[in-house]
Amino acid sequence: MERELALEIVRVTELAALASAPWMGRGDKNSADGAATSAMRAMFDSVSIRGTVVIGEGEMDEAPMLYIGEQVGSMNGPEVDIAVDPLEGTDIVAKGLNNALSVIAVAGKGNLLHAPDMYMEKLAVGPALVGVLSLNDPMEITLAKAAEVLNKQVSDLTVMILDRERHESLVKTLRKVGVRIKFLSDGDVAGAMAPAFPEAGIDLYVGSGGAPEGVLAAAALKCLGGELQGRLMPADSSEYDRCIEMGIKDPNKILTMDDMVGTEDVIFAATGVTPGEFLEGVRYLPDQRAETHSIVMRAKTKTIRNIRTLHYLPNKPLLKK
Ligand SMILES: O=P(O)(O)OC[C@H]1O[C@](O)(COP(=O)(O)O)[C@@H](O)[C@@H]1O
Repeated sequence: MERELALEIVRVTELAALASAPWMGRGDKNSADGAATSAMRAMFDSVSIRGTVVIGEGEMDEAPMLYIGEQVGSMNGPEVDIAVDPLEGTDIVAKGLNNALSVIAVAGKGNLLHAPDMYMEKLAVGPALVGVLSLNDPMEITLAKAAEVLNKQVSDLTVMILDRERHESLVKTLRKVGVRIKFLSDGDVAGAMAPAFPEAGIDLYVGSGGAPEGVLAAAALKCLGGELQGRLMPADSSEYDRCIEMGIKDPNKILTMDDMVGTEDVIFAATGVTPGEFLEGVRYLPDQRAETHSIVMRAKTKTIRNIRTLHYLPNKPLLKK
């Protein structure tokens, strides 16, 4: 993929973020998601790719646009797989909380795992802990290994996790060993990326969240030099069969970075909708301007671009649709 594509992709996440931001704090997550999805879909038409959505808003019969299998792009560029979450953290925006993003990953065709819509157990780390930990280890061992490599006391580690009842026993263990816990209300793409940003102050991301979000985070961590290990959590035999149908031969195995993103030729872009650990949210300014903060990266070069853009809203015809 040409490197210029990175800048085309970030224009798409910017527009989706601008479209959903007006819904911040209005208690209406569906409208926030719908606005982001329509804007993202419209903007894709100008991107020079022949893209197939492999992670999207749902199956063809569930989602009007950006459904799995939908072709996007201007159809005159490279053939690519696309993973999107036009609004990652729909409830976050509805409630005016932190860490909502608009996200896209693009990789050469056939290189992104077609993750079924179910939970995935996750363990994500930044560059210093790559190759050190295993999702198979008990949490106490994981934390002891992490502390040793980071040259910290276990009690000085900070672990991020979604605030969910299903994490009760994991949280008990974390409390017992005495780490600091930072709970997320939602938004585990941002959560899993956080350990790769020193300024976020997060050493590990643990717990379960959406499997599609796991693949998006793995694409980001490939660019950031971090690591995510995942394990699908089929809740019943039909979810198990769904994994097999989607080409995952052993649904119980640990999914490595290469299982989820099988290439270095991957681009990841995210724009903040509400403020978070490493991105600012959309800010409205005088004179009909709004500022977005995005990150766009390529795994091949590991360049990380932070892009702050001042938009003039009357000149955004796609936002008015
Ligand atoms: O809320 P659950 O069922 O624990 O699911 C966790 C998933 O939901 C999210 O928090 C938010 O997802 P949505 O944006 O689709 O609402 C994801 O980041 C996470 O992977």
